[in-house]
Amino acid sequence: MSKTFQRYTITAALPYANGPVHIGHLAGVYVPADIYARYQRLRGRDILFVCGSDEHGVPVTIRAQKEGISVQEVVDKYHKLIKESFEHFGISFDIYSRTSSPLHHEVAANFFKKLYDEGKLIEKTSEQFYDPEAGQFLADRYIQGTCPKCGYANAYGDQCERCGSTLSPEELLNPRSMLSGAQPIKKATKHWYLPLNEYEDWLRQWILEQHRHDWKTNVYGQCKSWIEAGLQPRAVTRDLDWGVKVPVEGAEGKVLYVWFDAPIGYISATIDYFQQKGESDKWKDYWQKEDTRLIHFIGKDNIVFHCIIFPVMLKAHGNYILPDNVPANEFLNLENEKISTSRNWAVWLHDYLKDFPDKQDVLRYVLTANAPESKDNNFTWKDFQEKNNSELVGNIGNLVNRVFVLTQKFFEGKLPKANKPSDDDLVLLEAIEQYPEKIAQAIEQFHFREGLQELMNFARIANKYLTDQEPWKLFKTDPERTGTVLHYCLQMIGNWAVLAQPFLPFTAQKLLQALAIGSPAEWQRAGNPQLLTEGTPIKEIGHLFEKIEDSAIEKQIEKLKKMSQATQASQGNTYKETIQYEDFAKLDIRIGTIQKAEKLPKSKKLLKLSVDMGNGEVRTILSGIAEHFSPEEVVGKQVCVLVNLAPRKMMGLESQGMVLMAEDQNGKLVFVSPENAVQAGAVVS
Ligand SMILES: Nc1ncnc2c1ncn2[C@@H]1O[C@H](COP(=O)(O)OP(=O)(O)OP(=O)(O)O)[C@@H](O)[C@H]1O
Ligand SMILES: [Zn+2]
Repeated sequence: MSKTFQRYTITAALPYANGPVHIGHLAGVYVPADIYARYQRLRGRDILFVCGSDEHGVPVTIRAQKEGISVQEVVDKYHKLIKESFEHFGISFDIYSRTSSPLHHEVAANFFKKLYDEGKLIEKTSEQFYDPEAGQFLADRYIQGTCPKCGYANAYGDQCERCGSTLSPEELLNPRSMLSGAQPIKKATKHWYLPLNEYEDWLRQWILEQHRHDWKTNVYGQCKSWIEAGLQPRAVTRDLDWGVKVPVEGAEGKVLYVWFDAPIGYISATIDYFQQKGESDKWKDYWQKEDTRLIHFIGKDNIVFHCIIFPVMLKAHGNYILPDNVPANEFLNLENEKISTSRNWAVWLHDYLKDFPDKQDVLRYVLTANAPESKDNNFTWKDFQEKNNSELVGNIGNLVNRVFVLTQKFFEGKLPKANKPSDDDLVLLEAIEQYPEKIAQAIEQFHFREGLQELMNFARIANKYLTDQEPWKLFKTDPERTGTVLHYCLQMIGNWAVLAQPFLPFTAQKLLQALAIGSPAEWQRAGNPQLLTEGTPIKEIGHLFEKIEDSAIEKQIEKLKKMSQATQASQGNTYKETIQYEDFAKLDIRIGTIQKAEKLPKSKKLLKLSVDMGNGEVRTILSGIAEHFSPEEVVGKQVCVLVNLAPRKMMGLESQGMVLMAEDQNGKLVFVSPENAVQAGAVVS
């Protein structure tokens, strides 16, 4: 089913204004959305790229309580921080609006009012948790208690942050209100519900049949399981004092559920944009005309809201178009752990921009190369360094540097003349002609990783060509041929820069300016081996990318650990999941005496220990303590050894067990030793 569209409305999930933006948000939503929007703009298509801060909901009110400031102050602070860091990072929104604005309140309230007036909502009274001391109903997040699964004392009414279980407030043991500490009681309250069940047949037809082949399988699969499990009416109002007031008599103290008002934020952002331009009615083209293609960029936890709930709202309202595609991504992890705002396990965008000035494209590159397009993916600082050093510096950076330097050296910095292409040259010229379509296809299908991969393959072909032709040697014997080689390389770099614009906008702009192509350059200009004219002066630009040293990476890893430790310390103890005695009994821990210790020549961290385990047995154990102890210091010590840990090879030696250590408040390791001397081999239980 292909349709011709006249314009595009591209939305990116509204970030919650309860904290700054992190790399997970970027990889999942904002970088892919930006690549797509930039690409469509370069094709000359009529697009509007909208976003804004989601300033309602319980996470912002909880943040205010934590930081001891008003909710308005919280959203003002994070809205500003998020907006500025997006700008600085080159996310090219046409507008970045906010949902606390009077305009949004009006648009969202009117939306609700229309559904209400037309009888599209159900009114229902139910029993909900209430804090009798504070005189307020409590959102699940505002109820704390003991987790029934792991015994953690500070689990929330919706989730236990220690064991990760999803909970409901009824399940908590000893529930208490976070507002007053009082025990919550149940109290009747009236709310309005969107009867999703009435739209089930329509959703089946619209998603399961119509979008069977053009939606991503992860998105389609989630929708299918939601629909097949059977949909229930969903409350769209809440008892809270922060949010869009429910515009109905008798609804005092109630606001729209944040997930009802947030997607309407895309519409109000569009209205905001056109009002600022003095074209008040034009927003309708982007939301109401059938020939507009609406696309939502989101992460996987937002699929149900964008594929089921919001479309049902739009359908019920009746005046709006529906999303044509929702290319949701899976999640990005950080150093193999789930990114978490509350645990402060994240790389924050504003920190990155400070720590790595002018390196926006490096992060854009790494996040796109590792985008969690079909499954969860991982970001590590080591990989970030590796991709920068070997791919950006080593591939495209190296190519540009060699070509620009040689052009300065041999041709006074002007684009030399080319002779008729040889067979070798034809390989490069064909690549110039083929890559625009390859990359365009990938982007159109939301395969941004593949698009970027192709962009780098294009550079690889040119690098190989340059290395084979050896213009640095050739010049002595054949200056004319050298000119031809550099000519084609520069044409290739110009073409590459046009294609790089959606992915690496800062780098592309630098190159386009240096080559006097002008920026932005329409996509259609690529694919042209005569993009540059002979004699064009080529500006010197120095190195496109710089190597990132180990020290910079170590600093980041260190910072990450410190931040999350500080946060954990401030949040009280958190423990691993509860285990049974049988689990513990599997560990065989004994006392051993260190007989000998030596440094390993190739390792900063490891000491090789010979540990007497009694009965004449001496084990070799490699222990990561070399930065904390000299070999002399440890000889003679009695230590706890986990003896039944599977042996492990490190630095060519087998380590036969593990010495138990604790870390003091300064990060120094100390041994866990028996209080009095015992015989080697004594069992610890
Ligand atoms: N680690 C991640 N990987 C990919 N996408 C993510 C990740 N974390 C959040 N997102 C997506 O980013 C968008 C904005 O996130 P939002 O502001 O709602 O924060 P969130 O999901 O509560 O994240 P966090 O709990 O880390 O603050 C959403 O579409 C969400 O799906
Ligand atoms: Zn738990």
